[in-house]
Order: sequence, then C-alpha cells, then structure tokens
Amino acid sequence: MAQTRQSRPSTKAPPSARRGSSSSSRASQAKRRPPALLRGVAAVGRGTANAVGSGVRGIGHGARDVPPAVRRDGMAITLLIMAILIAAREWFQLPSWAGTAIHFVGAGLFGILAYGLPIVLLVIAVRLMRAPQEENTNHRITLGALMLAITVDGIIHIGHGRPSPSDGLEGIQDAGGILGFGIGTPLAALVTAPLAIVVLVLLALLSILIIAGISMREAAAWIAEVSHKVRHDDAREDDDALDLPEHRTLERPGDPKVKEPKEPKHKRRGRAKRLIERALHGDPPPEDALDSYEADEAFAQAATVDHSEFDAIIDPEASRRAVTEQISPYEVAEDVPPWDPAPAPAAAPAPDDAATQLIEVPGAEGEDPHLPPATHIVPAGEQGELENSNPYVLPALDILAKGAPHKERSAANDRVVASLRDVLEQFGVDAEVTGFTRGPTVTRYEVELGAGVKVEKITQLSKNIAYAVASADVRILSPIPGKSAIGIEIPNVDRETVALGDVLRSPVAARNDHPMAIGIGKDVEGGYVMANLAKMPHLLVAGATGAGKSSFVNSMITSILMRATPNEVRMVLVDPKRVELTIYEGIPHLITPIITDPKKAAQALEWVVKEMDMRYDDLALFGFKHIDDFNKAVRAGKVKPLPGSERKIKTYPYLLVIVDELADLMMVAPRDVDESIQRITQLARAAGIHLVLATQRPSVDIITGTIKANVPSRLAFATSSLADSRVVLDMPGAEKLIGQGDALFLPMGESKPMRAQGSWVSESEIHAAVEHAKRQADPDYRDDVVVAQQSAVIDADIGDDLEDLLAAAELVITTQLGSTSMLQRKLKMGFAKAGRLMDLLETREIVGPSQGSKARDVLVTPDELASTLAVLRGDSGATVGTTTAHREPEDGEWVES
Ligand SMILES: Nc1ncnc2c1ncn2[C@@H]1O[C@H](COP(=O)(O)OP(=O)(O)OP(=O)(O)O)[C@@H](O)[C@H]1O
Repeated sequence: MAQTRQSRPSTKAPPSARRGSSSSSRASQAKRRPPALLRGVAAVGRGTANAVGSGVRGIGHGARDVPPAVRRDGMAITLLIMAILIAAREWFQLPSWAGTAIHFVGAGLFGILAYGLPIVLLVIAVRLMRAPQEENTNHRITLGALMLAITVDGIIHIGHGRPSPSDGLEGIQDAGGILGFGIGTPLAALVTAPLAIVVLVLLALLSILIIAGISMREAAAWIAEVSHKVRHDDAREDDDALDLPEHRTLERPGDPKVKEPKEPKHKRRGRAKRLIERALHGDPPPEDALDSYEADEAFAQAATVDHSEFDAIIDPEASRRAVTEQISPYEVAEDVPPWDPAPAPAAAPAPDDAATQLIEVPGAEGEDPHLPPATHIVPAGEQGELENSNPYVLPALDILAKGAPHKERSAANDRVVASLRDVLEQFGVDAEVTGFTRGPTVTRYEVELGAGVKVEKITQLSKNIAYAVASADVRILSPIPGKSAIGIEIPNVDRETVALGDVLRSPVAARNDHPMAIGIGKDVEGGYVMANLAKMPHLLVAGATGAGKSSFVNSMITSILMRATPNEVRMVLVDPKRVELTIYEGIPHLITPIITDPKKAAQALEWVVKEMDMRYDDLALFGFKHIDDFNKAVRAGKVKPLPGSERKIKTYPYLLVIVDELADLMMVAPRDVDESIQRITQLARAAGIHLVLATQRPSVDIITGTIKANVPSRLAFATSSLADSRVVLDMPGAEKLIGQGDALFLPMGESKPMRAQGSWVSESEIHAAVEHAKRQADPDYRDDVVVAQQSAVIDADIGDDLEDLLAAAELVITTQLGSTSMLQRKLKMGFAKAGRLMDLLETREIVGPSQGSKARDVLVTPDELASTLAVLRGDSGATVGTTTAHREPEDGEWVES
C-alpha cells in the first residue's frame, strides 16, 4: 500500500464521575499516620532528594548544550574504555579490584560470553564514530546485538546443564550468566530443554536479521545469489565455448514475458553467437530462429545499437567480465551521459570526513546564523554520481516547527457526545455512543446499534444530528472500516493544525527512508500519514479555491527538500499562477527554472515524454526493468561501460513533475497535454518519473477520461459540488469536507478514501529548507527543456489558429486525405476557415496544391506526424517530415536526428 499510518486506540466515552473518598476513610488515614519523628526524617530525606535532583537536573541542562556530535563521540569513547577494561580483565587477568568488579558485572551478566564482550563493544564504538548520523541504524544494531547476546546466553545456559543460584555465582558465571539464567531456565521449564534451544536459535537468527537490517526473504535471496555466483564461476572455468551472459529480458513492462528456452546452455550460446553475427552483417535471422529469444534479442540489439559495440560482445573476454559482474553486456560504448544529475559544487569547501561536516557545515562563515544545524549527511559512497563531489547534507528536521500537542479529548467532544445521545434518545433509536477518536480537524464518534436496529435509522438522522451539534458538515460512515460500528464525523470546534515537522519527525516517517515519501498529514484517529509518491505512481490533487491544495503542494515539495538530495529526486515545477511556487526558484532539485507559461509547460511535458523514452532505451540497453534496479546496480559498481567507452554511468534520479494548475494547461493545448500525460502516466513508473497534477477546477473538461484512467491516486480537498467530488474520487464525500487542508486521500488500489488533515508548513519554514538546499548546491538546469521552450516561435501567418491548424494537420496526415470539406465536417468549422487552414498546410508542404474538386495530395506520411506538428508549433531544429524516432548520441548529449 502506498501510504502508511500510525493510529491510536479510541478514547472511551466519558465515564460517570468517580466519587471522592469518604470522611471515614480520611479518619482512618489519619490514624495510620507515622509518628512526628519519622515524618521529620522523611521531610529531611525529601529535602535532600530535591537538592540532589535539582543538582543533577542542572548538570543535565548543561549536558544538553554539548553539541550532539560530541555527545555521540563521548558515547563511543565510553564504550571503548569499557571494551579495554573488560579485555584487560577477561583476556589478560588484570589483577586489581577494578578488574574484579568488572568481571563480577560482565561475567555475572553475560557468563562466558563476557570474553567476547570487548569485541562487540569495540565494533559498536567504531560504528558510532564512523556513522554517527545514522542514529536509527545504530540503535537497531545495538538492539540486535543485545538480543543476540541474551539468546546465545540462554543457549549456553541450557547447554551447561542449567546451573541455578544454589550452584553458586561461579556456576552461573561459567555458563550463560544471569541473562542466560533469566531466559534459559523459565523457557526450558516451559517447553523442555531441546525445544527451548530451537526457540533460542530462531530468536538468535532474528537478532542477526535485525543487526543486518534485512528480511528473511532478502537474506535468502542474498544467499541464493552468492551460491549461484560461486557455482557459476566454477562452471565457467571448464567451459571453452563462448561465454555469453545469462539471458536477461529486455522487454518493457507490459510486454509479454520471454520464455526461458529449454535447450542446453552450450547449444544456446552457440546459436546466439551465430545469430548475433548474422545480425551484425545485416542478414535476416534463419526461419527456425524467428521465434527464439536469441533472435529477438540479437536483432533488437543490432537494430538499436551501433554495430561496433558488438565487437565487445563477441569478444569472449568482454563477455566473461560482464558475466562476472552479473550485468547485461549490452552497454553503450559511447561517452553518452543521458543525464547529468551531479549538482554543481557546493558553496562550502569539502570537509574531510562526515564528522567534521557535522560541525562545519552549519557553522561555516557567511552562512545564515539563524539556520539550525544540519545532521543528516548523505555519504558520498552511496551515490555514484557524487563520488568526486561534496556530499549533499540534508537539513536537520528541527528547522521545521513543532505543532501544538495533539488533544485526545476536549470539553467540546464531551458536549457533542451528550448532544448525540440526546438525539438518539429523542428519536427513540436503540443505539449507544461507545467512544470517539479525535483527529486534528474532525472527531469520529462511534455508534453501536442495538439488536435489530437498522443502519438507516442513523443515516436518516444526519440532518437532525447536524442541527443538534450546530455543524453543517456531518459525514456518516456506515460502517467504520473494520468495525461493527457507525462513524459520525463531526468537525472539531477547536481544530488543530498539523505541522509538517511533526509528521516528518514521527516514527512512521523515520521508518520510511524512501526519498519520494512525503508527509501527507494526520488521519481521523490522529495517526500520522506518510505516502510514497513513487508508489502512487501518479497523483491527482483537486479542490475548490482555498481548500488547501497549494498548501499541500508546498508541504509535498518541502518534504522532498527535507528528505531527498538532488541526486535522488529532481523536479519540474509548473506554476501557471506565477505566485505559488516562486519561493522554490533556484533549488538544486530543479531540472529547469520554474515554468509559468502554460504553452511552455505543455512543451515541457513533451520533453518529459522524451526523457522517459530515453530512460527506457537506456534501461533496455543495460537489461534492467526498473530504474531502482538500475540504480542499485550502479551503486554496487556492477554496471560498467564497455572497454573503450568513457561513459561515466550514473544513477537516474526520480523525476517529479508537479503541475500546480492543470486547468491553465488544458486551456492552451488540451490535446497535446492530454496526450503527453497519457504517455507519461502509462509508462513512466519504471523510468522513475511521477506526475502530480493539481487543479481547482475538477470538471470533466480538465480532468479528462484519459487523465482519470491513468492517474490512479487521488487527493481531494473540499470541492464546491457533489459533481466535482465524483469527478475526482468517483464518489461523493469531498463536497462535505470543511476546507483548510481537510482532505480525502484515495491511494492507488484502495476502494475507500481515508480522511486526513493535510500537513501545514509556514513560509518561513519553506524559506529555511530552500535556503539550506541552495547552500548545498547550485541548480544544474537541463538546457534542452529551456531551449525547447525559448525556441518555440509560431509563424505570424498562423496567428491564433495554431490549435486548429495542428488539428487539421493531424487529421490530414493520419487519414492521408487532403480534403477541405473533411476538415469542415470533422473539425466543425466553416468553409472559409477550413480553406485557410488548407492553404497554410500547403505553404508548409504538408499537402500539395489544389486539384479542383479532387482532394489534395498529402506529402507527409503518418510516421512523420510528430515532427511535422513540432514544426508547426515552432520548435527549433525540427523539419517537416523528419522522423524523431531514431536518436543518436552526439557530444555527450542525446539529440534528434
Ligand atoms: N493543511 C492546512 N492546515 C491549516 N490551514 C490550512 C491548510 N491548508 C490550507 N489552510 C488554510 O487555507 C488557506 C487556503 O489554502 P490554499 O491557499 O492552500 O488553498 P488553495 O486550494 O490552494 O487555494 P487556491 O486554489 O486559491 O490557491 C491557507 O491560507 C490556510 O490559511
């Protein structure tokens, strides 16, 4: 599921007040009072405790001023000292009282495992020093190590015959220590000793998985991969035949799966070699090979890749290397960086190591002293493209403000419960308000029906309920998903704002480290909601003016700025309103300056389509199906250019395209926008390209059938009518929302929307995040998006008729019929206009001259439609009739040919 949430149990309805204690019990208490002397001693004790407490608190306050990095170093050094002391006693028998005390504690707790304790402590100390910023991972490793120690102690304890305290402390120390005794003895008594060992071994296995941070499935896959590699290497040693790599499918998602052939491997290799050679010489494949996967692959590659590349494929040595690296050998040989996601050098000089950056980055001279320190460092090694540049430092989450603490119940809720009970009683409905869950904006009151009472009895009362609680926005859920109860959602008169900072600091956000995960807000139960844009995979955001759409877009972009580097996520921001997104101008995550002109935006979408195609081609060349797999392989150093190629293979960032007002785009170029969106949404997922389309006009002419069919996730803010709600969500509900970020979230695959209060981020917080990002790197704009925008010059004689001319050209070219009356009929226009369009087409050599009553010749084939339309639109570089399908790399850039 795309979204995750964290929820709390519901608060019970107000119980009847408890009576205070009676006077008789007070009298008996007085009788039990201690004598005056004892009370004096107790008072002195309390005074001393207070003094000591405030002293310790004072030291604690002082310690809080120590920078977190130093505190973490202190922890590491303390562990190191403990490791040295324990090693001195356990390994070298250090004769001192300190050594005895250490042995007493260490061996007492861990038994004979205490001998290994110095190594464990040393490993944790080194980890704390080397990766101090990965707090969660460090906590996980420590927890796993402790669990492992306890379970192994338990096994040792049982293995040593379960010594008990009656055997003396030495007996326990020589077995599994107190920890081993604590877990081993009760478990063995419960399930017998052999079964206890089985349980403990499984728990030890779980501890190892926790330390490694992988699931059982991943561990199994890893073991299988390693054993496969070992076997593969062995097999290859005595294989003299040509070493072609394992077959990897190159099909696009959606293509039928290529079946693995059943032939023996050596036969397949020989056949594949012959097929590739035929392909290189331009010969067709033999009849019997036409259905085989080798034929498809060899000829597909020969058709798309320069023949010289196959020299390397046929070269057994190159293939051998490719097999060893477990990648497809079909690599582009040119130096063609299809994308250059590396940011420009950061403003601050590169610090030597992560620990220094922690201190230096925030404190560097000339930096804004108001910006809080950054803590999350993305190490260079994790991102191929950053290898030789400065690491990008993500902002510290505390630059985002804290919200007011969440109230689980307020006096207003109690009043509503009383009103609901009154309504049920007045109308004689046998039902009980059993509890409620308070969200930030609305509270959901739970009503359970008596036996034999119809659900409709409650739904029919919705107007009376609204009247009783003095709110027009009452929404009834029947039933609450997963509960045998009816939910009545009523707005809180004392609503709370959900701070984005709180959402991103929540455990649910900490558990999800995907760079495309954003803070949506809070659900009706007060649980935080995060959603992964990469899984949506495209999102439609709609709502009436003032409902909270732009605020959501802001918190979405800020989420990305807080959690993702420009190498992980790049953005195209389209802001036809010109005011909403200007604050983000200049952030390094942008791939092109913010687009405000709707016409340019339509062209930018076309560029996105090209980018998507290019990514697909690249993925296919390397034999990957998804950019995540490709990136993983690049980071692991498994994707290498062929010998002779100087191409530096880099990871592809996710590309997030955000359109803040879709209606403005649909006004200027409805067909082009619709087509581009259709293409992007159908295919872009595997290429890591995701769309977020926002509109305040959710009508059918803006959110067309194509868009609806291809944008599966929806976020609806308050709409002005039921019809609008149906357009966005395919169901009513959004018209009942109360605005200001109150939303219904319907992620892909869900049948019922979830009500959520959108997170709120203030302008000053956005400013802090933006400034931080700008300090890290300059934007590295892609010229082709901008050039394409600037070069669009529409010829003067076309004037305002561009849209009609494009439609006419498309019609004429696809039907191959140069008929003016057809244009009149199909485009519903008068003779004069159709004639003028036909003349314009003639001047552009799309149709021939008039032939009286006969249709004109069409000079352009349907294959050339795209480039012809580009010329009419004014795109530079395109010429009528030139196909755009084949592209070749030149000087490191992909260009049209
Ligand atoms: N998540 C939220 N939490 C609290 N208040 C919000 C939230 N979202 C919006 N608001 C309030 O509602 C007002 C309008 O929101 P916003 O500008 O996002 O609406 P909009 O739908 O984008 O409107 P428009 O389409 O006119 O730009 C904001 O100024 C703010 O006061």
